[in-house]
Amino acid sequence: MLDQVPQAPQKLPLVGHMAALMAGAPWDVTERWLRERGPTVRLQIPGASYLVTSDPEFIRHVIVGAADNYVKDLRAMGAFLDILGHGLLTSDGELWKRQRAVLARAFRIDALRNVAEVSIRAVDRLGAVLDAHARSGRPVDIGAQMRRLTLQVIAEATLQMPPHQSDDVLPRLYEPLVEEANKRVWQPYRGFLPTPAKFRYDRSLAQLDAFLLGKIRARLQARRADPGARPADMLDMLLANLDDGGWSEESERLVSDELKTMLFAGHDTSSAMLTWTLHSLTQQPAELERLRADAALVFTGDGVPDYEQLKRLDFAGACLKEALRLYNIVPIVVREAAVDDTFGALVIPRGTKVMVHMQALHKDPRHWPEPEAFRPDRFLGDEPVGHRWLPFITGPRSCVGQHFSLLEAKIVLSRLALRYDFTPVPANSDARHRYNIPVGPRASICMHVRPRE
Ligand code: HEM
Repeated sequence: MLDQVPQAPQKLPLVGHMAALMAGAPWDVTERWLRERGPTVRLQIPGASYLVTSDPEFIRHVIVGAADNYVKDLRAMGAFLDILGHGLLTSDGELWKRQRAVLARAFRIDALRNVAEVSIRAVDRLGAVLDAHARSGRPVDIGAQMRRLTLQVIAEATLQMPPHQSDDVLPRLYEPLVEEANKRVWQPYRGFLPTPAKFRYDRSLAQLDAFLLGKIRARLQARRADPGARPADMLDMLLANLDDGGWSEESERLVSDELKTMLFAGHDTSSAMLTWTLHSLTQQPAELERLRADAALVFTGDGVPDYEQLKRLDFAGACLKEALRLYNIVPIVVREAAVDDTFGALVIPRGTKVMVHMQALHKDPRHWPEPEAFRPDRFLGDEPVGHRWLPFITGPRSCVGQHFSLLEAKIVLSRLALRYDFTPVPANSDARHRYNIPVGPRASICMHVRPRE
């Protein structure tokens, strides 16, 4: 049935395409196959058949038009299920639908006003760290600082967690969990072998769960004591949904899963986007100057610009969008046909996995001339980019945090550009991480910083 689709090269007996896929970053290997063989190819690995596609029409079919015929491939996220449980990213069906409605409300524009203030405070705190580096002459590890900042922002926006607590608790308990889960994606046996790494992982997860449960219960009590209080963060919004009697141990666990999902989905993604954007801008001083000029019109004094003013940070937005196109922080998403489906003459049997290849779409010269060049102007014209630019995908399972993320990053980038000059160290490189999604730099991106006059 899938025979009409060209087969990817390098297939071997027994293991199919597995060995070839493991020889490099799987999203780079498959991008090459798509370039060689056409917009859709098929491949096999033991136990699964995949269609891999960068065809905008087919992509729309899978994630928008016929989205009901597809489910997420949760096996691909298996290593993260322990941490994220039934959170939005890793659930399906009715539960996902209910939770999506609650969280979509939490990410509406009015909630984002709070994100702007939280982001401004966070970038100003980062200023103290950068000033110290400027005084000592030591270069700054931009990726590490962006991770810390975006963790502070998401922790404050979801949980009103003060920055010192976010700096202390989350890198200690949360980041090692994500690091181990990333390893388990490729070495699933790590989850079963009784090694020190497994014990450390189990202990950190139990401590993080206990910490979050403490936060949830304390907030629940506060809400009961003052039932009329306005929701202050996402935790309040999740709890408000349960105020009319829906409370149980299961709902408590679900709230905790959602908080962990927000922390997971909401910080390494944004920090990788910020790191790649700053990396690109330091190589294109003229574009950095344009960004400064735009930012200076919005950040005119010490006050916090209102949401309408912040929306005018168009050039910063274009730089971030171009970095998302060029560096593909989330290069692919995978869906599985839940029923037999058809797309034109193509019959897609139930169980077929479809790898939606945003990276190949973003690097296709037919859609993006000179795709390797960093050109923010691509996002400033009148021509809509919707069908060829999908870093947050689109459709019912699109990224719920996309506006949050772009708003936060526009503020951070603009304020940093206004306050500092950046000189990249010669060792910085475009090399991307080979196995982890979100895809950040393979080695640290470091820069010397100097306060501007
Ligand atoms: C540069 C930043 C980001 C990028 C590129 C990005 C990309 C994506 C993509 C591609 C998906 C779809 C995943 C799939 O279906 O397999 C997704 C889903 C999601 N993202 Fe983001 N994301 C970013 C930032 C954020 C932030 C800041 C948050 C939270 C504050 C967030 C929360 C989520 C959640 C909860 C989902 C699951 C939505 C659902 O399935 O209904 N993301 N994101």
